[in-house]
Amino acid sequence: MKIGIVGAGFVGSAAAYAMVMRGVGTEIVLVDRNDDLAVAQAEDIHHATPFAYPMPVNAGGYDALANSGVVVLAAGANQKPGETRLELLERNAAVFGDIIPHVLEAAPQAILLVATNPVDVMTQVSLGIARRITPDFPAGRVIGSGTVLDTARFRALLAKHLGISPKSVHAHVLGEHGDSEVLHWSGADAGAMPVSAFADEIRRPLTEAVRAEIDQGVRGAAGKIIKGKGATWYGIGGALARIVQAISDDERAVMTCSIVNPEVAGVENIALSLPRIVGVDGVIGTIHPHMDEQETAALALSAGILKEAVMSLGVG
Ligand SMILES: NC(=O)C1=CN([C@@H]2O[C@H](COP(=O)(O)OP(=O)(O)OC[C@H]3O[C@@H](n4cnc5c(N)ncnc54)[C@H](O)[C@@H]3O)[C@@H](O)[C@H]2O)C=CC1
Ligand SMILES: CC(=O)C(=O)O
Repeated sequence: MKIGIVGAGFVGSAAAYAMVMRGVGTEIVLVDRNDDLAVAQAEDIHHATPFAYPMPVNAGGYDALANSGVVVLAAGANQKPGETRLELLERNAAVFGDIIPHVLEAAPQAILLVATNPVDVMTQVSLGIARRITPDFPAGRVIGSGTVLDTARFRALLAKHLGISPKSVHAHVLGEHGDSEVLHWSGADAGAMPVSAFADEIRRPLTEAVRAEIDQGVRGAAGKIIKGKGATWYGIGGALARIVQAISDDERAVMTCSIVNPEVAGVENIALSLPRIVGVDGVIGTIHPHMDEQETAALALSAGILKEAVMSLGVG
């Protein structure tokens, strides 16, 4: 599958690099309003292909996206230290108003995979723009990376505490990719056991203090990394490559992507993350996991915060 990436900055280039390293897709095209940057990134990443998976990696204009199966949208402003994701909304909505018509003109059949923040609202903005062009554009073909990255952070920190592989931990972060996200502790498991029972069994209990530290480690990750190095890119690069792999291989993998939901936690028409089944047609199913009372309330709060952001922009 040919993969297009619009936005060849930290996130777009890290995604392309991760795809080359994992052998995801058969060809990558980078597009950026800064042509020189796109050309330089494509050339640099192409030079890594002999060490990984040989595939063409090129830069081009929007017409070079023709026949892409997925187009990753990673263009726009990123957060400065201390800034929230939601503060980027107006600037990045304007950027997408410019980009998406060009993308869909070149690649009308492509699945749009949104990374730009605030990713949930940008997913909703993207679907709105796509539907102005094609009124029945399916919601499941405009996918936000959502909390796939936060879920990875949650698993990595739980695994570190437990001293096991993160691949043996199943745990999800739901809701907003942002400050109101919900760590779904009650549904987390390790080695086919509830994670707290597993932790007790190996004598590494998940005390209140440990849980609070992991919560802060997940929720505060972006702020901490941005303070240290100005932006985040490896985690999201890996997440985007993994989502594209699930699409191109029609895996039907369960991932916490964001799409516009008709209704979540009493809030109508809102994009946020729930566990989704992801395959070649995009998101083909949504799971509504059992949550405890506190998690249920937190998800409703998260949906309400996102609804407010969407209404402020006049797209909801
Ligand atoms: N969803 C997630 O989990 C994550 C999302 N992000 C978000 O990804 C986005 C990109 O971040 P970075 O790569 O760090 O920023 P960056 O500044 O390194 O790259 C953005 C690129 O977009 C390009 N661009 C801007 N306007 C454009 C337009 N109209 N047409 C074509 N290209 C345009 C710029 O030239 C630049 O190269 C930000 O919104 C950031 O917050 C970052 C990390 C994680
Ligand atoms: C920047 C961002 O959204 C993240 O690293 O989670």
